[in-house]
Amino acid sequence: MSHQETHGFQTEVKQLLHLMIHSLYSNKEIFLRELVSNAADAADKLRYMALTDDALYEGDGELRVRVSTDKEKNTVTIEDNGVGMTRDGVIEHLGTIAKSGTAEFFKNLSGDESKDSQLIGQFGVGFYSAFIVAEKVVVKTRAAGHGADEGVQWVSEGEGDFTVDTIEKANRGTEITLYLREEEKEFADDFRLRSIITKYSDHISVPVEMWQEGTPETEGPEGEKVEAVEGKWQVMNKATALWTRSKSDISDDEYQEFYKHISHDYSDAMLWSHNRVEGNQEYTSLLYIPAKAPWDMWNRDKSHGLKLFVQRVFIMDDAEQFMPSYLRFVQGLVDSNDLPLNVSREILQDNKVTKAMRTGITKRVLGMLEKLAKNDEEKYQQFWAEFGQALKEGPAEDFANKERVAGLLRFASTHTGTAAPTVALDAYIERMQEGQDKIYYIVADSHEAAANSPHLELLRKKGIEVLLMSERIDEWLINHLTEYKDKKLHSVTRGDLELGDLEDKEEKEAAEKLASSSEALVKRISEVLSDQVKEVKVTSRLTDTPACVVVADGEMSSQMIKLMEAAGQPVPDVKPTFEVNPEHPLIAHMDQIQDEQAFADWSNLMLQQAQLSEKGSLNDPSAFIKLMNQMLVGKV
Ligand SMILES: Nc1ncnc2c1ncn2[C@@H]1O[C@H](COP(=O)(O)OP(=O)(O)OP(=O)(O)O)[C@@H](O)[C@H]1O
Repeated sequence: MSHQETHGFQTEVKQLLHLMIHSLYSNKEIFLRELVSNAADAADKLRYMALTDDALYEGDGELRVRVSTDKEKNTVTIEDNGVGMTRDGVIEHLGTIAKSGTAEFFKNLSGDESKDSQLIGQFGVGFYSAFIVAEKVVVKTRAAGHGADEGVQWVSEGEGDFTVDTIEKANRGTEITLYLREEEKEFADDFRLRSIITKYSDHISVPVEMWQEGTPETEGPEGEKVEAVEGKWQVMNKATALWTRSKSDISDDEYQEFYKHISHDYSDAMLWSHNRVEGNQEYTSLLYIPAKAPWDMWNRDKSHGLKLFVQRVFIMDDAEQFMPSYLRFVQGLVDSNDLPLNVSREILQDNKVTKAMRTGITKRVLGMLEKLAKNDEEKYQQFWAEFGQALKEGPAEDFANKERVAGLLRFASTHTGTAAPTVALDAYIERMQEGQDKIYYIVADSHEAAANSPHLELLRKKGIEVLLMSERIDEWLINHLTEYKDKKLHSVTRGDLELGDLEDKEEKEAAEKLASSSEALVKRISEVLSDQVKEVKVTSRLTDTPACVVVADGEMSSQMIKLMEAAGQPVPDVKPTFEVNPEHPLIAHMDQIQDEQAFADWSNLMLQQAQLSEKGSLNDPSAFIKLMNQMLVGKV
């Protein structure tokens, strides 16, 4: 019984269709990759479901994808005998975009077609790419396990809406017919189509077939009879799972094509690693590092993970158990010989085999990155720009590999004089001065605030390198990375600088002398500021600035407090240690002031200045300005 309905596309689908047609014109043929990929996925899904219900094959277990053209009608058809779709499935999958964060993604598009086409490429256009070349698309499908009278026909001209209808469909699976636009006729050309299909389907593990026209019986040159050849479906691809082939037989192009097939990325991968593990564990992994971060990498709800196969049978997408979250940008697959075919996400959760594979795969990825960092610094910088932030979650998440992950981190530093994060901890250690046993760093709100912080003055003067950190995640990272290769990481805004052997005897003596000659001054300031500061001290780190604030060891840093405040969490009331530089003219001037009120004003001014430069803000900025103005007026 026919039952036709018209549905409107979800707003985002309309936007996607519009953008695609206007921005993907230089890369039209990708629609074939998308549709053949979907058809192959449908075959994989059916094979998986049939593991527990053989009847789903309906006597036809030879899964394949068929591509054909009709030059007269100007059509291309992609047909599979995979899992198919129900009516509800059709409305959902071919009328909406299910990815979370889609609406935000569309909001961020700029309207500049060349830029947006890049983004749209990363987003993945999937089925809708059919409309790059087609003015009308007809989908006929029937889900495995449903009757022939439960077929569904979907028709759309790619504008605002589509129709769905119930039809008779004898064969299970999906048939997609593209009515090509006049100017896209080339895709109905058999020869052209064959060359594209060869390119896009070689790595696909189900056979992709094209119709080979037969020839009628003819007469040869000598008048002999040449037998008629019947038309037949001809397999266009190797149709073996790419990862089961030997590495030496697989070209870079094939690896790249396979990457696009599994990741739905439009650009080439940056690098990959293909390995077979034998022994206690038996599995093959094929892991790719993309060249660009996916648009939704920071979306917490996004599913990520590897494709899981068991003995070459596709089991599931996004098996996140094989990869720690800080490596979530890795794409690829694992094919295990040890897991059972009926493995579920729950079984994977707490499974010895999974854990061992995860350990192996994590090491493999770290190894890949170490090799890249060593052999191709420029490429590693590109990697770092895309995925460095994710890697910074590593030391907190992966205790066992903390040191290896730390070795892969890159920071800006006073050594390079630029904001570019190019300095590795190993490079820092190599440059450490004689007698230096700590890695010094500062975390601030911006690179400029870090680079210009007064806390660096003495270290700069002594030529001691300081790592400059200013990303949101840095404070969190540094909380978990307190040591690297037996060297402590030491904040220049915390406690003492602990210069150790970096300070010579004369310097120490001079510092002690200054501290004792300033005792009275320190005591006076302490009395005035006792409510606001934990302690007042003579500084060891300033040369050109009158004063600064530091946090005591074991106290929460101001960066951490800011992070917690931003997350709406309660924060402790931490009083800073106030360090003064008696050699600075302003502090020397203060020492001469007899009037107690004037002295208190000066002390407050110095403290608030120091807090402003440390935190970038003050609890009561107008009080600070008022105080400063009063003092300026007093001076005139
Ligand atoms: N040939 C097909 N057989 C069965 N289902 C299909 C077929 N083609 C598409 N689908 C269904 O439609 C959904 C949407 O397909 P589409 O290509 O738009 O996105 P996707 O493949 O899920 O995502 P992406 O391509 O971005 O990874 C698929 O997930 C699948 O459920």
